[in-house]
Amino acid sequence: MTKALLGIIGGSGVYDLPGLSDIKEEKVDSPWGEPSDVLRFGRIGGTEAVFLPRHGRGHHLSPSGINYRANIDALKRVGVTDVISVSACGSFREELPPGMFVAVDQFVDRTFGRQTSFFGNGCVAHVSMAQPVAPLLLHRLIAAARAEQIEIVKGGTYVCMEGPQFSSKAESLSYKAAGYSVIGMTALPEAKLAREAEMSYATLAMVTDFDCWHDEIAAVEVTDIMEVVKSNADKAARLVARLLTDFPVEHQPCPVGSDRALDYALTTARDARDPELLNKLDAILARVNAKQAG
Ligand SMILES: CSC[C@H]1O[C@H](OP(=O)(O)O)[C@H](O)[C@@H]1O
Ligand SMILES: Nc1ncnc2[nH]cnc12
Repeated sequence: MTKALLGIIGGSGVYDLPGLSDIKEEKVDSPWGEPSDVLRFGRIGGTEAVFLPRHGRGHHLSPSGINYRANIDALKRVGVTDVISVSACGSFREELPPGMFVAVDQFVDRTFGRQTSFFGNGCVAHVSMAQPVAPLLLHRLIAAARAEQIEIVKGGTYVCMEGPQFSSKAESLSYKAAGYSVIGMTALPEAKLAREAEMSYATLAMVTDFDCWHDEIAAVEVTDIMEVVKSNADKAARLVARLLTDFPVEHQPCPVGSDRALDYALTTARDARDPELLNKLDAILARVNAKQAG
């Protein structure tokens, strides 16, 4: 049996996990550089979890400056099987007002300055991102929200922009016209890297604003976002606590293969692989290496 372990990545305004007890902090070294912070281990409702604030405590890391590879690699190294991130988002829909939660199921990448793969020259891999969100995790998010009587919308598309500036009105209107649901600056690199690391990933998107497309509502300012996150922090904490309390002890196989994404992805011939890169990939390739050895 593979033990399930949930990793929670906190976003803007979410720098700890209320209710976490028996806390132990650990600085995890990664060959990919410095994770955003120490990993905080603890328990909620008897379930063990690991927490990492993606901007670091004190919010000193910008969306483009976060070392997403080090964060995901560090979570992988300590045995995380499933990752939930909490992400503040702008909304493109009247029916998704500030304070609403969305369990997004699709992503669009508009970033241009991020390291979004562990692979490259010397070890090429192409994983599927057709279904970037793990359905079991999505289902658990919805179930946890319902159990806590918290309104949540199932499904939606998160467009990830580079930032740190917010969108222009023309950009905002074009995303709205494209049918996207929400916008943020962080979740997509995590989704791609989690898939390469064979971990299930889902985002709890917390709507904080209407970006800048709305004719009757002023364009978003960061102070609006932080205020909405603060006033919804309790709801987010309850939802995550419920998710953890109800989380299974044993890892359940992912219906879209998040947990075996590398089975058919590795493209470089064994004798053409770069030993230095393979060393850095020790945690990411641990399962496939063990499978091939056994
Ligand atoms: C603080 S305003 C912009 C900031 O908010 C979102 O953060 P996160 O996704 O970490 O919750 C957005 O992505 C930007 O990083
Ligand atoms: N409107 C917005 N654009 C990008 N990231 C955001 N995070 C929260 N609101 C946002």
